[in-house]
Amino acid sequence: MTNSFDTPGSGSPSPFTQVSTNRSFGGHQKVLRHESRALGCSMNVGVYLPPQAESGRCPVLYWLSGLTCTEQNFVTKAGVQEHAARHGIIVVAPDTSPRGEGVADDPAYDLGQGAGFYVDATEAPWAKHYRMHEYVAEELPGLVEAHLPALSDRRGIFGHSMGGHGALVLALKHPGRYRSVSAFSPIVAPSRVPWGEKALGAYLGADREAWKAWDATALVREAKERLPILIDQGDADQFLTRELQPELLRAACEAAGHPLTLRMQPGYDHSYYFIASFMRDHVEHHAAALR
Ligand SMILES: N[C@@H](CCC(=O)N[C@@H](CS)C(=O)NCC(=O)O)C(=O)O
Repeated sequence: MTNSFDTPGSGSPSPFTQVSTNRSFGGHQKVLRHESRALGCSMNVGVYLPPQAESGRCPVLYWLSGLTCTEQNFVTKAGVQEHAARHGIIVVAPDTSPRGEGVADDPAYDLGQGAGFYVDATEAPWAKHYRMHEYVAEELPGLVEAHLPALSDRRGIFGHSMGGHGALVLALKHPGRYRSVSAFSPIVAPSRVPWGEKALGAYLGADREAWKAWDATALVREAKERLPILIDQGDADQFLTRELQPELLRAACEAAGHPLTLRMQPGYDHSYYFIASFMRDHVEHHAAALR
């Protein structure tokens, strides 16, 4: 059973219905659902409202998850709520792709539903629904800022793996839109690793030139804004050498003079156990820029 969800005082009818709400660290962890114009389907979004949101508007930190995830992985396993409550930050964590019976899919875990890669697809059959870049960069913030107790000039973005790629690319593509960016085990060079070559080839077509607009190691070269990047990467991550290769971003940032803090964390793997272990540091990194 769902109920409509809105902040009192917002002008137009709420697009959100409430799927669930749980009290957490003095605030509320919610899952909201809405019809997305960009994606042409219903979307679930995890929204943590800190206690401070009951009496005023708060900054918003967007989280982008990795392959196979829904909004649930982050909401239930990352441990963000305690830190977001301490700093008075709203955390918005959407599902990772369009979903539904009418939405193109692929049997593999790394393409189609659960693997939107935060791009705007140009190729059939994907182009109809796979517009996760437009959704995360434009539509979702518009709805959040109109209908939740959110400040409209204080956004941060972070994510994991495919979502770490998404966070880096969105921050680099949209100077001025985010005040802070960070990532856990990001795919830093999707145009040069198997996960990315497969997804970008499907969603954008065979022309590798077009892929560069979605590759952090290419975008950082001509970035208009030098927003400092924080990255944590486990050195026991099973995807490190094949898919992630953070040294490619280190080299690109050094060449461009872009500020990067890349922390290799000994013994940590690719999982949410790793993410939860360093969540405090990432929220503090964002809070310092968002307050
Ligand atoms: N082959 C793996 C790859 C998927 C994977 O490791 N996904 C990461 C992001 S790239 C994840 O967050 N999985 C969900 C979780 O750990 O809760 C699988 O199918 O589980």
